[in-house]
Amino acid sequence: MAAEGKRALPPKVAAMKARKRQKTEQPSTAERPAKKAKTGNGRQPVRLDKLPWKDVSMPDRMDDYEGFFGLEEIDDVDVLRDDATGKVSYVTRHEPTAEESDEYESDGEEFTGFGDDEPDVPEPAAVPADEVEVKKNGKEADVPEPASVPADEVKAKKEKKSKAEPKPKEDAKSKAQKSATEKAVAPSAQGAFHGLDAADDDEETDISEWLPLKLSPDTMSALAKLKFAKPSTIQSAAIPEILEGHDVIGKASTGSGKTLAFGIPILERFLEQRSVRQKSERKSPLALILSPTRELAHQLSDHLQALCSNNLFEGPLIATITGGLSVQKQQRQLKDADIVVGTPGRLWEVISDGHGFMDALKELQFLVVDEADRLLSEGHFKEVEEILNVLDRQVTENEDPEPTNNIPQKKKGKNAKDTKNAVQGQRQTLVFSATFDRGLQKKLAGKAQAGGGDLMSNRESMEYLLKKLNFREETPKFVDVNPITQMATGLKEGMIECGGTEKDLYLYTLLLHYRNARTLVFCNSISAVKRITPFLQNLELPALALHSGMIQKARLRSVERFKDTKENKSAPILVATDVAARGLDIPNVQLVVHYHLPRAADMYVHRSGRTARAGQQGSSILICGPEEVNGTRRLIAKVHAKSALGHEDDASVAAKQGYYIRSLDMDRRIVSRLRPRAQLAKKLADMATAKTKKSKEDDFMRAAAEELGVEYDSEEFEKQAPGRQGRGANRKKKEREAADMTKGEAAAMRAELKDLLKQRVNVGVSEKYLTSGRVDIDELLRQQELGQGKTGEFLGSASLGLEDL
Ligand SMILES: Nc1ncnc2c1ncn2[C@@H]1O[C@H](COP(=O)(O)OP(=O)(O)OP(=O)(O)O)[C@@H](O)[C@H]1O
Repeated sequence: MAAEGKRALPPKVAAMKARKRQKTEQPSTAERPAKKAKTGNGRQPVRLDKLPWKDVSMPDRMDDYEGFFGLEEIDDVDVLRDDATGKVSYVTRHEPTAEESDEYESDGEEFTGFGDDEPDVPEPAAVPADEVEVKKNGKEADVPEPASVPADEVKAKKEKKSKAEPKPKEDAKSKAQKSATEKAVAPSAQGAFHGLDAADDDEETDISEWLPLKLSPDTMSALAKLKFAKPSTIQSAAIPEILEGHDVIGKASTGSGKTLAFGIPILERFLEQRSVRQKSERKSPLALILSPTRELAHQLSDHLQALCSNNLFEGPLIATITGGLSVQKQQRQLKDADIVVGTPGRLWEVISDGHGFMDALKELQFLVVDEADRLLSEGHFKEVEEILNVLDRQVTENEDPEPTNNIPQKKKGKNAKDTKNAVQGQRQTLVFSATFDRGLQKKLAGKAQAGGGDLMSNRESMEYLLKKLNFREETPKFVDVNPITQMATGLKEGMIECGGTEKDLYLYTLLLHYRNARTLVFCNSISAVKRITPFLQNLELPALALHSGMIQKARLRSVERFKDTKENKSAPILVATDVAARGLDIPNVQLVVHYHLPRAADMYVHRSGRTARAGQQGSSILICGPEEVNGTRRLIAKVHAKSALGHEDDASVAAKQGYYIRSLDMDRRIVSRLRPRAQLAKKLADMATAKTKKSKEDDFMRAAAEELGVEYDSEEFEKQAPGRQGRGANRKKKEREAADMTKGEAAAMRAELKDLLKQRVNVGVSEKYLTSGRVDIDELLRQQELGQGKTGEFLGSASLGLEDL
């Protein structure tokens, strides 16, 4: 049966295919909105914001041009002006698509829902359970059951028909079996639909280890498609609690899969309620996910989209609401969204701007606070608090909503606070992070003792969160799956000591040793990112910048380029501020470099957590000036001690408390031979920065002079300007010299640098070789074949003392 089934096209997929064909051949009036009246020449008006605008590629230099949002172009559109009214309209030279026409509600650009938007298709006939096959270690296994629904929950749902899908348990089960059947035969069906590769892929993934979580067949198919064979520890622990309706505080090390720990239960709820939601005239979001940074918000959306985009079911519409993108567009998206992911600032701006969004949030079923310790910390909390107040305030204007399950609620009363609590009756609060430790967020004062008095235990963390958030349960479930360490298990840590003014040189040397590693370099300021990126680029290293001063499109572009894994491309280097420290999930980052010491211990955890993710290996290396060494040691010891102190009975506690990060030796002969090129690269980078700065200052002064009606002469001004002897005068002088460098001088420097980069760095008598870009292994092998350099040893991690990293 299984073999036959694999060749046959399951009815659901066949129906989807037929619908797709029907849609492309001749859309029915039911599927498409009525068209607008045509213009006199037979063409139809379109909305400009609905057209498929194409990005015009811009030189990289424009990335940092503040206020410049890039260019977009469109073909085949004419602008018509009505002479009588003066009104302007736009017409395409082609038949407008549904998206382009005025009535189509969603422009789909940031929405990440998928599937066809057609009405229900008849369900295929149920196939007996004994014909269903789910792989389990190569043997047949049970049919996956849907998440069990308690009887009284079913009753509550029945009574509350308008809110939840009226689906008795038996129905859900038989439907699950039907879908499981589809899933079992789906691989080849998908193959027929999407190409054979997908079919093979799905067949190969044994997802039986997910069975204990009792997820719906649709979700199981989605996981198979992602090739996620088994749940991570936090997923195994948190998903059942969330499915049971509990509030959950989830703590697990970086890169351990926390996103899907809350994403899967949200998808399950969506699937359970989708038909009701589809029929409902007015949509309200099912889940709101708060993220501290824009990049993380987009990534969360991408992860959820990836989970849902398997083309076997219609997934939720996901709206990503972050700064840097059009508010109007985001407001439109919010109207139809099932899941809203956003940064608090922009979210607050969008929802507080009227349009009934506050009202729509009253039916929210999940509130997720990702990277919670940061979002709820001082300085970040204000906008989160505003949003939470709005969510809680809704209920004071509405009757008590019915709880969606039988979870014991906080007691209700008549005062405002108790009325607030009514909303938690239907909203689950899910809070996740790798660090919940307030102590770790304290600035490194230089006096903190390892394992000092600011440790926050799980109990204290809970008290802290209970104060900040209105959970619906008296005691949310605290799921801590990595009580021993917050650091990923595959992470190696080390420190490089260097002179205070030599950090650039040591960074360059380190990056040459890790030439083929995708690397993230963290700095504490935007200006440092702006300086180091061109410095590395001058040295022919593929460096990209990421900081919050960049326009949003440029930020996303940097992350995309950094992720790009095309073969034959050098592994990129992302130079970033802490905007990239939390949550960013970029596969195969092998090295994290802390060019500047992280300001607080939690940042060390999160920065380092960009590598060694999902069970992989990675290294985290701090570059320290002499005065930073002791503080750094204390910081790292503090991170490790805190991890251990919560568990005094653990054997590793003693070792962890005395954690002493190792110093890595760099071969100083190599460093000194790289110095001339690093100095030239730095001078050229400083020149470019100084010239840009000077030109901005000149523009400003010229505008001011124009307003005053006087002439502006920058040299004259420099001579006359008083007070140039004080603090920073030396830096200013250097900046002026750099800015005044002539084109000829710069060209000569560039030529000299180019020559240096071509030369191999030869340490000792043919002992070690280093070319401009990388260890020249080919050349080394060639020489060895020729009998030269037999005793030679090419520069590798061993010479750095990095052999264990
Ligand atoms: N069950 C799974 N099997 C395999 N890979 C998984 C699984 N769950 C998640 N992943 C992958 O693991 C990576 C890390 O997941 P995620 O970004 O959710 O980590 P995180 O715990 O939120 O990390 P951070 O604390 O840094 O935010 C992602 O690439 C994700 O796709």
